[in-house]
Amino acid sequence: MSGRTTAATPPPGAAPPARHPEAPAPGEIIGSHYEYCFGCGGGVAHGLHLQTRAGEGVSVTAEFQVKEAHQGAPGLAHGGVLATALDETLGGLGWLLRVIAVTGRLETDFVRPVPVGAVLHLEAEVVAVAGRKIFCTATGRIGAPDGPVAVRADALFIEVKIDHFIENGRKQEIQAVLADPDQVKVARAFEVNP
Ligand SMILES: CCCCCCCC/C=C\CCCCCCCC(=O)SCCNC(=O)CCNC(=O)[C@H](O)C(C)(C)COP(=O)(O)OP(=O)(O)OC[C@H]1O[C@@H](n2cnc3c(N)ncnc32)[C@H](O)[C@@H]1OP(=O)(O)O
Repeated sequence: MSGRTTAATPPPGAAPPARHPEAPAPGEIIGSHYEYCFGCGGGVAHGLHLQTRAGEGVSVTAEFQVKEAHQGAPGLAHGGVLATALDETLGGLGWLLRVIAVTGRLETDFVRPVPVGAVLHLEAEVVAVAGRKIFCTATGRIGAPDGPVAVRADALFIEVKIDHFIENGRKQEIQAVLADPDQVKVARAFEVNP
């Protein structure tokens, strides 16, 4: 049972996604985009520490082990945390298109509860692109890449420029990021090679 809206469905005329020639090779790990990202950053003690890999076409895979800090009900992952895992995996797709994109809409189905200790195997792919709008989908399976589906999502990501972060982020973090040459390299890669 799924109560989808049409917002995450590609309109007629949307183009199939094109893998950027300089996209990371299939199997290559896509590094964290920000040390303090709750989804992928190494600097967040109770974060998800998701490590995303490039897949074939315009797709990625990732794994997330549910920890005690991620509970909602006793011994079960919180739904918002699972949505975060889907969101973060979907966010990795920008690296294959070589654009920076943020979540506009995330429609999530919670199909099965996910126990603490379980590894959620996530995969995401871009379905279509229309201007700045990137239509994509993600699935999380328990225990193995072909395990039972626990969560899935349809999403609409919107392409943005770096200014999106500079204009909206809190000053102290933005200044710290701009002072870090490695971080600036991550951000600028997209602009230098559009
Ligand atoms: C120096 C510092 C740099 C450091 C950076 C390091 C590198 C960073 C690299 C990579 C970061 C990736 C991070 C991934 C993390 C995981 C993903 C997340 O959790 S992201 C966070 C959650 N999301 C948001 O915070 C978005 C908040 N929303 C917004 O900011 C705006 O609403 C935004 C940008 C999404 C759109 O605003 P508009 O003014 O640019 O554009 P408009 O015209 O409103 O929308 C464009 C089109 O999209 C549709 N649209 C927008 N939102 C929609 C929605 N919710 N549902 C349906 N359609 C929507 C509109 O109807 C429009 O469509 P029509 O062109 O007219 O056909």
